[in-house]
Amino acid sequence: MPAPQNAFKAALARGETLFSCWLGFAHPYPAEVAGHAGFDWLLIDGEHAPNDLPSITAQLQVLEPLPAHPVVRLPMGEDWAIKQVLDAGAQTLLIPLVESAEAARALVRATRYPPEGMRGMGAALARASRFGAIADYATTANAEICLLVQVETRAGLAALDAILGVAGVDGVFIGPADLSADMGYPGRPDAPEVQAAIEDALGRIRAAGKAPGILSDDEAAVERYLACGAQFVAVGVDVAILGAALRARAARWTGRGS
Ligand SMILES: O=C(O)C(=O)C[C@H](O)[C@@H](O)CO
Repeated sequence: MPAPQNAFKAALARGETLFSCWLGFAHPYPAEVAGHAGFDWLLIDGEHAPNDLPSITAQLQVLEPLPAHPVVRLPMGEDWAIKQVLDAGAQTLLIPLVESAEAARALVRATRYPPEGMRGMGAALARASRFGAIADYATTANAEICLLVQVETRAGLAALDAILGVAGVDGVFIGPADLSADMGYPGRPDAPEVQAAIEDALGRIRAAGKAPGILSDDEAAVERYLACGAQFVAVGVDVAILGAALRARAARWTGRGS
């Protein structure tokens, strides 16, 4: 039996557009709620949410039977951390702060078993192989890995064409928050110079035959990004959605005095 088919990777390769919510609660219960909401994929954020390997694994477990494909974002592209989340069953990874083709190639190697890469052989005791029940896991896993890299600095944009030439990179996510900060506009991803850079990058990624990705809760911005070819598109962050809904409800009813 082969490794499970990565439907998210296949859909991106067919040119489909897939929508998502960012998961920042670091807990399986809200992940399960989001999993039933109708998104195509969900981002388990290990960079800015307080996740560790057990909490990421628990979220992968609750999302397993649901249609939303889990994408795990690690804090950095460390080989040992990549190995652990792949063994936990993640098949699609988003790795922050990639600024060169060399860094992208190292990530491809870290996500693949030899001879294509250098992922450690331990799947027999891992969830990824259903604890050994997927007999052909080691020989079929590489083909189902989806590697998404994050370009979010001026240095990353300068290296974008070289990064796009790296075989094994399936998509490039442009990080609007970090890119705007690096360009001198912290908290201003809407700055015209930043928007121009994002839209140019999305178009170049698509033209190179890779999947472009982005995150925005601004509907007009999302429409522009889609027009530039964005394919894996996060349209909200669960923590922000809950926070805004709670603040609105509190503002509606509190402060009446006693
Ligand atoms: O630079 C960005 O934008 C990102 O990397 C996404 C952020 O981490 C953040 O907006 C998620 O809340």
